[in-house]
Amino acid sequence: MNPMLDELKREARMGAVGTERPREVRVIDLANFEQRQAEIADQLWDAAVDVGFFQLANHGIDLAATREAFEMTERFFALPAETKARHPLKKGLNAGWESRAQVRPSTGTPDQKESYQITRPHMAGLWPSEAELPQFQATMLAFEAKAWTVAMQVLSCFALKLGFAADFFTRAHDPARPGYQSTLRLLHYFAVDPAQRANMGLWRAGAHTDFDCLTLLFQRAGQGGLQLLPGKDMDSQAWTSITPADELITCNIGDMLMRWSDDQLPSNFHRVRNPTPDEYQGPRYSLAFFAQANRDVMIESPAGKYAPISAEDYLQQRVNANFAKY
Ligand SMILES: O=C(O)CCC(=O)C(=O)O
Ligand SMILES: [Fe+2]
Repeated sequence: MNPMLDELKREARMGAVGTERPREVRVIDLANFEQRQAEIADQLWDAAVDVGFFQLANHGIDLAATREAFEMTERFFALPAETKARHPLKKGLNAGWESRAQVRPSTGTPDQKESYQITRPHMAGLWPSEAELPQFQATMLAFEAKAWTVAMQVLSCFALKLGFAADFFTRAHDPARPGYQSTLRLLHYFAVDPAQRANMGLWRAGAHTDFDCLTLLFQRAGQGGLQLLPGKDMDSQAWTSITPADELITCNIGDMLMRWSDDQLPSNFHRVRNPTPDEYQGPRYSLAFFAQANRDVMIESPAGKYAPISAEDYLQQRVNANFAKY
């Protein structure tokens, strides 16, 4: 048995409702990335270190592609439960469908959602058929590739600032290798059950940090609820609500990158709260791309603040702490 990861001990302390506090939400413009990389790297680094989170504009994924991915996501979740249940989550592989199965160490209660995870090498038997959902597989794989490209641009900036080669993280997340374990997660938070209206102790997604290097979160205007808390401010329990916009990507630094940077890049706590009684009570959809280093890659930081661990072992410990049911 491995000793409990520090990240899990931290997370277990974050279940309280806490308070709301405004923080600057910096929007980093990725236009003309090749020519402006050094400037963008400085802006990303400063936002990650000063504020703790940031959003991306002009990231190269056109709105039509994002909207198509969301439409497919809605259609997938609208399939009969028996159909989705034929493609169940394979916990060790981060692939497949689950419903109300994720229990966060912070809350101890299941998130009020269903999710479907796409991890390229492990999708055998997990796609709905073309008859059940035409064009789903092709649309979602194309979107995954677009998200990967943006994530690698951002990570190349962090690599430069950390003194690594610009392609350090791109090689660590190589989709051509069998150990690829980056994941596109489709999320559907259920419409609020009228009996639970105003139950602010019930979480659509309980407070957590992500297990990965970097998360790109795509949200839809009007479907709010995401709140962020930079890791460096965790003791304040003062959360910042993010207003969703279709054309922006909200980014979280995850725990793999925190380790890899000897804590220079702090991971963010985040959560999705239930709507307040005066807010929209309908369903909420989001798409999250998790850049998780390939299994065989060792997470070894320059200053050696953490003991080296393979990305495979690291991810499994975190997943096991969230999905006892599987
Ligand atoms: O849906 C969201 O906005 C957040 C999802 C999330 O944090 C996660 O799945 O890790
Ligand atoms: Fe998350």
